[in-house]
Formats: sequence, C-alpha cells, structure tokens
Amino acid sequence: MKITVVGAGAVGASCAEYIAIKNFASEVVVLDIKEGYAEGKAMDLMQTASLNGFDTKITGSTNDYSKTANSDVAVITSGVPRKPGMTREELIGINAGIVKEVSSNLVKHSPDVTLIVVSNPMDTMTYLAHQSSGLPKHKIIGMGGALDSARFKYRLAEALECPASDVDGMVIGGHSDTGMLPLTRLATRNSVRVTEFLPEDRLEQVKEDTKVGGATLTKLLGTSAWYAPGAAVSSIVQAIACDQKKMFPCSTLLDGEYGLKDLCIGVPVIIGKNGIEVVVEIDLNDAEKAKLHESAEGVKKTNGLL
Ligand SMILES: NC(=O)C1=CN([C@@H]2O[C@H](COP(=O)(O)OP(=O)(O)OC[C@H]3O[C@@H](n4cnc5c(N)ncnc54)[C@H](O)[C@@H]3O)[C@@H](O)[C@H]2O)C=CC1
Ligand SMILES: O=C([O-])CC(=O)C(=O)O
Repeated sequence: MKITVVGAGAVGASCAEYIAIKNFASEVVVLDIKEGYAEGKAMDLMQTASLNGFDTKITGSTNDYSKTANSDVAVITSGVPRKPGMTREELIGINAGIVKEVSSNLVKHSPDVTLIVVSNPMDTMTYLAHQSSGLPKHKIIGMGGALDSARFKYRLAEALECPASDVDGMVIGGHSDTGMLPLTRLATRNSVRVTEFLPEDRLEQVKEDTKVGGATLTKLLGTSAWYAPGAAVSSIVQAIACDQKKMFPCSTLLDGEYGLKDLCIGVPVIIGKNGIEVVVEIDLNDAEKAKLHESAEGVKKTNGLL
C-alpha cells in the first residue's frame, strides 16, 4: 500500500508518523511545496524507524508529483491553518486554490487514488476535490468527524470521570465551530446511555466544549492542533489499507441521504478497501434532523464562496 501525504507541516507530519508507527503501509511519500522541507521531515521520521520498530519506507518530495505515482491513498493537508480568533471558513481564500491544484495533480499521477481531504474549511474543500478530481464519490473522504468524535469522547470521559476507552459517541454535521452535532442522546458508557449518568446541563457543556474543540486548541497553541488530527487521519487510512469496514463519521457527497443533496457533510460511513463503501442512515430525532439541516445550510453558504 502506497500512501501520499501532501503538506509536510504539523498535521501532515503527524499523520505520516502515526501511519508509520501503526506499521500497515509499505510506503509513505510526503510532498510539500517548500524546498527540502518534506525530504527533511521524511528523513527525521525514518530515523525513528529502529526506535519505534516500523518497516514503512518514508520519502520526501519537493512538489514532484511523479514520486507520488500509483498511490492507493493520498491525504491532502496542504494549506494554511487558522490563527486564534479566526474561523475555519476564513481560510477558504487561500486553501481553495491549493486544494484544487493538489487534487488534480494527485489524480494525474494516481488515477485510482482514494483522497482524504483534511485542509479547511474541510467540508467545502472535500466538495471542491469532487469538482477538480473527477473521482467517483466513494473515493473522496473528508476527515473531520473522526477527530470531532475523539474530542467528544475525551469530553465525555472528563465529565464521567472515566477512561475514554469506556465511552462511545459520534459527532456528525459540518466540521465547524457551530455546525458540529455531537450526538449526546446516543452516546454510551459500556452500552449504558450517558444520559443515565449525566444531567442535561453537564451534557450541554460537553456538547459545547466538543464543538469548539479546534478553536480551544488554536487559542492555546497559536495555531491549530496536529496530534489528534494526525491520529484520526491515520485511522481512516488504516481502515482502507486493512479493509476494516470500520464506521467513522466522514464528510461525503450526499445524494438524498438524510434529505440532503449536492454537498459534502459529516455522516456515518463504512470505510474499507473501496473507500466509502456505505453511507449509514441512522434514526435521528426531529431536533437532531433540524440541527443537521441547519449545519448543511452553513456548509452550502461556504460552498457558495468557491
Ligand atoms: N479537517 C480537520 O479535522 C483538520 C484540518 N486542519 C487543516 O489542515 C491544514 C494544515 O494544517 P497544519 O498542518 O497545521 O498547517 P502547516 O502550516 O503546519 O502545514 C501546511 C503545509 O502545507 C504546505 N503547502 C502549502 N501549499 C502547498 C501546496 N500547494 N502544495 C504542497 N504543500 C503545500 C506548506 O508548505 C506547509 O508545510 C489547515 O488547513 C488546517 O486548518 C488541521 C487540523 C484538523
Ligand atoms: O481548528 C482548526 O482550525 C483545525 C481543525 O479543523 C481542528 O483541529 O478541528
């Protein structure tokens, strides 16, 4: 399995590192536009191979897409991150041009690639990747919900005073400060609904903390997060590489599912060797449906800026 990661910055490097440490890929090519940067990151990561015990070969490339030829999966992390006080949507002006160029270059050299879009505003960038790559819809995956769900579980575990491995939960909707929809009604601790343990106001707090998870870290770090984003991407890549048929909320092009059409937004999907193999339609209550549709309006508004 050959994987390309475009963007050797914070998220790209973290993603390459987790892919290597999980040791399921034969080759990772990291590509960046900055001269020598991807080569440097690749060499630094390769020097951890004997320490971390992986066999994945990591190489770097300065904007030479021939090195990415015949990739099975390509992750797009190229672009600018937000600074404290900004929204993800404000990045569209710079990132749209980058994602458009990168996705068409990738497909030129790897016509059968599956793309994982990370650059923000992610749902709109995923939609743009559809327009610029010509790939079938199951081969374009937007990563946001896997990360948001991990943050949701972190916040639930904090509220429940238990390990995160005890809790399960999912965030659907747009990957934005206002558009995320943490499904508190369905979240569980070892099969018991968390609503049995936590009062409504505490669950509301969990929901709000989850929605601003990215903004909270951006304020603390001065730029956006990379460890959990890198780990979330690597889990999706692994699900494809190992044909795991694992369910994640991912941004995908909808065609009537959840009553939505012609946009990419986060919903549960099954990921396997063919990319998005199934869009799972779960039973939402009326309030959740209304929130999802409100979130979709926000994503459509941002798509209108393309
Ligand atoms: N979807 C999600 O859940 C998440 C999305 N992000 C987004 O990921 C993106 C990357 O974030 P960071 O890695 O922190 O930024 P960063 O600034 O550390 O790295 C971005 C890299 O992209 C490179 N780049 C820019 N234009 C390029 C081009 N045309 N071709 C190849 N490389 C190019 C830059 O040289 C830089 O090394 C941002 O847009 C950020 O908002 C970040 C975290 C989570
Ligand atoms: O917050 C940001 O801008 C980066 C991102 O999407 C996240 O960490 O969720």
